[in-house]
Amino acid sequence: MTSVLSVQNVGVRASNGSPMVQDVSFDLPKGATLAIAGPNGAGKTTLLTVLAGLQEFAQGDVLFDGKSLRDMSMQQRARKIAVVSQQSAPDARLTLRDYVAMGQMPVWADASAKEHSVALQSILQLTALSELADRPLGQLSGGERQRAHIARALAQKPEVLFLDEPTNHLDPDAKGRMLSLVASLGVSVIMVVHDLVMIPEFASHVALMKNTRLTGFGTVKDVLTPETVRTTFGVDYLLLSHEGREIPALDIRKTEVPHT
Ligand SMILES: Nc1ncnc2c1ncn2[C@@H]1O[C@H](COP(=O)(O)OP(=O)(O)OP(=O)(O)O)[C@@H](O)[C@H]1O
Repeated sequence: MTSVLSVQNVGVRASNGSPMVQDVSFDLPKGATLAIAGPNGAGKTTLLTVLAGLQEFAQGDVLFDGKSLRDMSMQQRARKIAVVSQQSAPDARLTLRDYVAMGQMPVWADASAKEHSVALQSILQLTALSELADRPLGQLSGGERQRAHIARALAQKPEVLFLDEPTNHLDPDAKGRMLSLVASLGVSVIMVVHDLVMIPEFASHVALMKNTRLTGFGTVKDVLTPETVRTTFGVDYLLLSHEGREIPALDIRKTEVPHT
């Protein structure tokens, strides 16, 4: 099995010394779609940010195709890694086409203007944005803007695409379409996912986190079970039979209501 990413004993502490992520290790196979899941404060975003090279880490190492993130220049990182974060807030006056084309800058020298233009068209098509290409970003809906961020990241031709909650603020139908798009991209994907029931349909692998530590890593089938969901999240995870398929559901009722 070839791994695209090897995470070795990664640990991060806040400036006050408190742990944000502790002793995380796993190998991610090439082409996998990894969902990082866990309760609030588990360390998901910190781990994603560290793996994407956006946050320093004191302990351990992160290797892309055997090369340490610490030894990679910004240019080398940009050729391997693309990130779509909650903080992406580009100039609202940019047209969608220009915004997506900016993603091509790290690979600009690799191809002719014609090749870039063809690649741009195909990315806009894949993300169902061709018809909106001339609109300023400020005139797009939240879901369309989310797709624009992904299109821009794809224009970078990354080997690994990092997404922080790609379905945040999307309605159920748009969520399903966004995750189908992500699963069909043909690159390795690492994403933070809050909505557990989305994971079996759209991810191949899952990393479960709790209290800043990794509590499970592997294929979704092996790791996301009623037992691990109960231990990690304290809710019941059900697999309901519907028209020959298993549909995941969560029973989130609480017998005790916390006092306000
Ligand atoms: N700047 C900071 N200083 C100190 N501790 C921090 C800081 N940022 C985050 N933490 C702590 O680090 C831990 C991991 O936080 P992180 O944001 O990665 O969790 P998360 O799983 O992404 O949470 P959520 O689901 O709520 O977004 C938490 O305990 C959090 O309180």
